[in-house]
Amino acid sequence: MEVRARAPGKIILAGEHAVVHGSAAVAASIDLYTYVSLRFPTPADNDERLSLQLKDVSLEFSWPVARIKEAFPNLENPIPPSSCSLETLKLIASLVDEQNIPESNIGLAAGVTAFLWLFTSIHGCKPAKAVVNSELPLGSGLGSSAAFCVALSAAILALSDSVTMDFSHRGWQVFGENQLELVNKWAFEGEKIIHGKPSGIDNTVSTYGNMIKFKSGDLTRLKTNMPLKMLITNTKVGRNTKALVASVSERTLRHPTAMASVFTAVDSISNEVAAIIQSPVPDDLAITEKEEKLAELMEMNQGLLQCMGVSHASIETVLRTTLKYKLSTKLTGAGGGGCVLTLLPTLLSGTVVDKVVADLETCGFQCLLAGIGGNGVEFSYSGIPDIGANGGNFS
Ligand SMILES: Nc1ncnc2c1ncn2[C@@H]1O[C@H](COP(=O)(O)OP(=O)(O)O)[C@@H](O)[C@H]1O
Ligand SMILES: C[C@@](O)(CCOP(=O)(O)O)CC(=O)O
Ligand SMILES: [Mg+2]
Repeated sequence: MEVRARAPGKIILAGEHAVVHGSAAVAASIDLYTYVSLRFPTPADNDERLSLQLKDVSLEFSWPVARIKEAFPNLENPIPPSSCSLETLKLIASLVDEQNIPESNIGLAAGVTAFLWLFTSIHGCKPAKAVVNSELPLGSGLGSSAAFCVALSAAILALSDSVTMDFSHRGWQVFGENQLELVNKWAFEGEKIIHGKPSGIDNTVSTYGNMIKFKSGDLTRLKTNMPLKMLITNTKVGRNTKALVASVSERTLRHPTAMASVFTAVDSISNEVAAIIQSPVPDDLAITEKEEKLAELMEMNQGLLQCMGVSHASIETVLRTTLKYKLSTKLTGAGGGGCVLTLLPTLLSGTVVDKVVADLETCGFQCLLAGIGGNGVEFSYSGIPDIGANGGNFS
C-alpha cells in the first residue's frame, strides 16, 4: 500500500521577515503543490533500504536500514514532534554526507536531513521509499521548503498509528483537526532544519490552506469573498531563505531600535491588509477602493523590506516595470531575488496584463498566475487492500 500527500505553496501578502520577529503577517495558499508518495516494501520486494527520490532535481538517495540503525543506536520512536538536537543533526549529517550530493545542489542537504529526521522520528529504522515532485519553483519564495515538509509529514503520518485509515474514501482526503495539528508541528520541525529560524507561517498556510494571519505562532483563519488576483513574477535569481533570515537578524542586532520600528510598521500593515481582505464587498466601487488601499500597503511593505536589506536589483527591475503601468509590486517570501507579487486590479484589462507580462518576460523573468486561497494538505491511499471501509490502523 502506498500513500500520496500533496501540500500547496504560498504567497505572503504582507509581513515576511518581520513575522520571524513577532510581527503579524498575511499569507495565502496557491494552487501549485508538492507531492510525496510513500510506501513500505512488501516481503517479496526484499528491499531493506530507506530511499528518497527527488524528481525535481533528478537525484535519489538511499541508505541500508542497518546503516541507519548503526548511526542512531539510541533511536526511540515514535516520538512527539520535537526539535532535532545538535547531536542528532551531526549523526544525520554523516548519513547525508555519504550520499555525495553534487556541490551545485548542496542546498538539498537540509531537505534530505529534514526527511531523515521526520521519517525516523515517526517510523524508526524501517525500509521505505519516498518520492517527491513539485509544481513549485524551488528556493524562489513560494514556500517550496514548507510544502516539502508538510507533504512529507502528511505522508509519513498517514502510514503511522497516528492516523486511522479510511479506505472507503477514494481520491484526496483531508485530515481531522488533531491530525492537521500534528502534521503542522512536524512540518515546522522540518522547516527549522531547512530555515534555521522559521516563523512557522509557511508550514501553517500549507497545512491549513486558504488565507491566514499569523503572529507569534498564533493562527487566525481569514474569511474573505474579495476576488484577489496577483501576478507572480519569478526573477529566477537564486537565493537561500536561511541566509536571508539570518541577515535580517544580524541587522536587527546592529540596529535594534530602528529595526523594532520597522517591525512595528509591518505589523500595522499586515493588520490593515487582513482587515481589508475580510471586510464585506458590497459593490465594484468598494472593490476598487479596497484594491487601491491594498496596493498602497504593498508598496509600503516593499519599502520596509528594502530597509531590512532583502530586496535585490532584479526585484527593483520588476517594481520599475510594473510601475510604468501604475501597478503595485512587492517581493514575496525571503526576497534577495526569487518571486515578486503584482496586484492586478479587477478592472484591469487583459490587454494591459498581456503587455506587463511581455515586458517582464523581455527582462528574462517568468510570469505565472496562480489560484489563491485553495485547500491545504491532502492525502490519498492507493493499492488499498479490499477490506471495505475503515480497516483500522496499519503500520
Ligand atoms: N521538491 C523538492 N525537492 C527537494 N528539495 C526540496 C523540494 N522543495 C523544497 N526543497 C528543499 O527546500 C529548499 C528551498 O527552501 P527555501 O530556501 O526556503 O526556498 P522556498 O521555500 O522559498 O522555495 C531546497 O534547497 C531543498 O532543501
Ligand atoms: C522570510 C520568511 O518570512 C518567509 C520565507 O519564505 P520562503 O522560504 O522564501 O518561501 C521566513 C519565515 O517566516 O519563516
Ligand atoms: Mg522556504
